[in-house]
Amino acid sequence: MALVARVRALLLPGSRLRGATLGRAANGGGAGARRALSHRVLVEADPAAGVAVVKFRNPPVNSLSLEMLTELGICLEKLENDKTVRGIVLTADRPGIFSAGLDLTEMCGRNPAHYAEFWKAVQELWLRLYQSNMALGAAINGTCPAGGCLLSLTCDYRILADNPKYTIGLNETQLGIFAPFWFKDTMVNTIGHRATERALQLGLLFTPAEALQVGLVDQVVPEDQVQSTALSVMSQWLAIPDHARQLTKTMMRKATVDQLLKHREADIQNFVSFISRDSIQKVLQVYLQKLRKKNH
Ligand SMILES: CCCCCCCCCCCCC/C=C/C(=O)SCCNC(=O)CCNC(=O)[C@H](O)C(C)(C)COP(=O)(O)OP(=O)(O)OC[C@H]1O[C@@H](n2cnc3c(N)ncnc32)[C@H](O)[C@@H]1OP(=O)(O)O
Repeated sequence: MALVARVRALLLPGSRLRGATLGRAANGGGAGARRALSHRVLVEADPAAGVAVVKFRNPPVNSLSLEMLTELGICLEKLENDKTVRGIVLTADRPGIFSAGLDLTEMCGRNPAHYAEFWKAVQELWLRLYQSNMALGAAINGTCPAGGCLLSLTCDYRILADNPKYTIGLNETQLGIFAPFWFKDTMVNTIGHRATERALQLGLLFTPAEALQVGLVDQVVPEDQVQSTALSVMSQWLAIPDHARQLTKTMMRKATVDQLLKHREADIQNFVSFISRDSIQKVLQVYLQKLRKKNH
């Protein structure tokens, strides 16, 4: 059975995320707040506010493995079908690392079928987030490179913790790979063409002050206020009638989404042939070894 189907089977039948009913929160949250978790994602929903906070908990670095992409996608699908939820805030369960981006071990030493399955899952999560009818906010409480940055860029707004260690950006070129066109388009839609060209060619990771200046994030706040600020900004987005906000969002994002929908299969094939090259496998392995060496 393909991994997506396996995780689905695991999560759906007896899952605590089943249906629209999430468990009542043991603590925290407003009256009636509900809490549910899958292995790698914790959901805290506050039906009174119409908001769910989705927390990544995929240690050690919240990397976007195939399992993580799949579980996150299923959680989002459930929340989208829950009529009490109108907005979602994405954040890390533990501060320090929002997400280390795509899981490099999924792109190293595997076979073409695996690369294709993985890339399809990356596309699917992006499509789900970028086209979401929900208002989406990112409470970025940790470092946020590459795929982590992409996740936050799919949101309607971004709040970043004021910690110089928490850098954010699409740093792919520093690894010897590059951001595909729809990563690039997502960034262009946020900070414009010239700033994106510079950021992507140099693989820039911006400090909070730089990210604010270039418009990559909307607000930089003290670390302990990231989630509360994201929730308070969410109430502004939810003050707008849903249909008007959603139609506007669709209008703004449709051309970008259509580009990927139109070239989806070719994009998978391009990824597989690029990532399978010996030279690319070598640079990824060297990068991973460098990361691992730090700890051994
Ligand atoms: C003509 C051709 C057309 C082709 C068209 C298509 C082209 C497509 C090209 C390919 C596109 C790919 C897009 C890629 C997107 C990505 O997201 S790549 C990932 C980028 N991420 C990073 O660069 C971050 C790497 N990690 C770090 O910098 C640090 O780990 C950290 C996040 C700053 C945290 O630091 P620290 O707390 O010190 O933890 P570490 O000790 O470094 O890490 C702990 C363990 O976790 C492992 N790890 C870290 N990051 C990853 C990761 N992304 N994936 C997998 N594993 C990771 C790390 O190795 C440590 O492991 P152990 O030592 O074994 O514990």
